[in-house]
Amino acid sequence: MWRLARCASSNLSRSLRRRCFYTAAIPGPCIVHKRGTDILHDPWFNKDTGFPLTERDRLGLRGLLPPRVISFEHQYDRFMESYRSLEKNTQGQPHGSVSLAKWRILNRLHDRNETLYYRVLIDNIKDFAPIIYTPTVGLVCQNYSGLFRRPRGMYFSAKDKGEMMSMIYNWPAHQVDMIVLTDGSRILGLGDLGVQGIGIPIGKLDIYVAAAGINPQRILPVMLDVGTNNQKLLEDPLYLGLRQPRLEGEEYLSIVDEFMEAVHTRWPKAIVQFEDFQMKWAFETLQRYRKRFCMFNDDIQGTAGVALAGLLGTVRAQGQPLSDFVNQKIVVVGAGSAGLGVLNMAIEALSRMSGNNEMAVKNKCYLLDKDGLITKERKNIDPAAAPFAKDLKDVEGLREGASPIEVVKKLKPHVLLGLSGVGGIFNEEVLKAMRESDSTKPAIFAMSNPTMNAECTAADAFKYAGPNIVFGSGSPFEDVDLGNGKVGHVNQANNMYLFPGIGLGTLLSGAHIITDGMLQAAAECLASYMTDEEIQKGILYPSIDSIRDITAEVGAAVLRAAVEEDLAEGHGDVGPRELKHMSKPETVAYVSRNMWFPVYSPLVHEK
Ligand SMILES: NC(=O)C1=CN([C@@H]2O[C@H](COP(=O)(O)OP(=O)(O)OC[C@H]3O[C@@H](n4cnc5c(N)ncnc54)[C@H](O)[C@@H]3O)[C@@H](O)[C@H]2O)C=CC1
Ligand SMILES: CC(=O)C(=O)O
Ligand SMILES: [Mg+2]
Repeated sequence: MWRLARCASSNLSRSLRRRCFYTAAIPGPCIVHKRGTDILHDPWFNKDTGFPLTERDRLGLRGLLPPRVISFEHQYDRFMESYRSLEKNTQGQPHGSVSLAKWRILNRLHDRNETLYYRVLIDNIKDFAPIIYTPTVGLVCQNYSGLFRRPRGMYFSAKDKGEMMSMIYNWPAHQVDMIVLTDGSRILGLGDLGVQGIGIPIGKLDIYVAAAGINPQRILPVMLDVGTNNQKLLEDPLYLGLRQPRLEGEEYLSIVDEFMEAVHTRWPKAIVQFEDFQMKWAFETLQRYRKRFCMFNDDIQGTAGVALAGLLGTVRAQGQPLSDFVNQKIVVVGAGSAGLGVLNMAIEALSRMSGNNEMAVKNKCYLLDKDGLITKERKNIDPAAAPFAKDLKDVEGLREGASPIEVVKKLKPHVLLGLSGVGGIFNEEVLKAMRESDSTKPAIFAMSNPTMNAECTAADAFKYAGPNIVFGSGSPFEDVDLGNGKVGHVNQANNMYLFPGIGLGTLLSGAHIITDGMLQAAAECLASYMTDEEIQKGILYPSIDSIRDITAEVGAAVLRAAVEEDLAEGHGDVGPRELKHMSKPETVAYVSRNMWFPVYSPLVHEK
């Protein structure tokens, strides 16, 4: 049975805990094996003008910096001032070029001084997430070859076959905890961007640092460049990746195999998040590695948990008991890795609630892809979508391949959820048809990214489907003014609410695999996080501002699930027995305590 107990700590303590994150203890010293300009050029250690005079002496920096020492707070203010003046000076300019200018100024800081970068990112996550993550990261990937100045992360290409085991030792960090890996084959809703997709692992790992406090010295963004089928890129003289069609079949898998072996030989406990792989490889690699390595697929598994939390929140917003979830008619548009991941998890939850009658609950879920409603009449049906194909006799009045408008008009669904990557597919007609939904508070989730690929905008959803809807989108939109002092709340239904906690909880548990139970615990935690009062207002997820709070809760839930499944081997000095004896609140506190927070540590030189 689905549990919806409140998370270990109540809302009351949220602000209290937030304060704890920001009053980090005095940092211990940090050993550095460099001196002089080498330190100034290393963003992990660089403090710019912030090096105290004694440290300048110790590290051979005297004379290499202007004499005045500027405090961290002052440096922070100076950066924020320059960011705000950029905002002011670019007012009225095209949105894309302003976003890229903002990304550039943040990226320059990232390349120069990581401590300051992550501090401004954490403190201003709501403003900066749309720049370093969706939607701007999409634009960055599209323009990556032209924007490229310095490499970040590692690049393994098809030309490196046989070399990866030694290449992995080129990475300068002794320990890596979290890897985000892509092959660039389905970047957001933008398709195959080849090597340019590296922007996604970089953005996701920035969210890991900001939301989960993973130490940035222990993260590794990785691009597996196996070619691209994007003709425009292949013909682009600036393109930085392999100029060859994508490897397929065994050739492709042998590259991924070699990479996974190399990573786990050097860092056996590193967690690998697979991100933005085209569907066939997303499912295949998940099945291939999930029992052998500590890995998960964010698009399939992270997205599913966030969507499920949103679906359960919708039931609560309707004033119904959770058991009413089994009565919801759910239409999912998009039968790819994300859409299928969502349906699989939703059906699992539904069948648990209704006593395992999987067939009955499946009957209430409808799936559409680019060819419309998927039915048993479909020729060459994708095996992953086949279990959701409808018998035509069960969808009277509908045909194989029925369009979204036909389906919505006929079924009057409670939930319309888009993971198609097709911008505007929930058009005026479809949204107006949702007014006839069997629910008084229907839900519309336009989850595709980036913004231009969203199935509809928030404004259109409230305008055409009416003010009573619950709305979620993958990329952020402003809340909608509904007049008379009413606000249409926009939820960012994005896997960023879960993947940081899945990674951190798994890391601290020391589990060597990530199970369905751990993922389910993450989803349950998110689903139970909001109060009834918030849910009544249509607020399904916490504000991005408090992303560290929700990540601590999700991380703790994942860790406890690992303990319950006897998978927790411990992390650092904390062994499995200690983890087992932690209460729920103690686990949350333990997870919070283990979040890295950016402050300048005294640097000590060692040869
Ligand atoms: N909000 C979030 O947290 C997440 C959002 N996404 C977004 O979901 C989208 C899809 O991702 P994946 O499932 O991995 O991609 P995918 O390429 O595996 O699947 C796309 C699916 O959409 C279908 N489709 C294409 N055109 C369509 C049309 N005109 N009508 C109906 N269906 C159509 C395709 O047939 C396919 O089934 C992307 O835009 C991605 O950014 C993905 C993961 C997480
Ligand atoms: C959010 C995400 O993972 C995606 O759009 O692919
Ligand atoms: Mg993704």
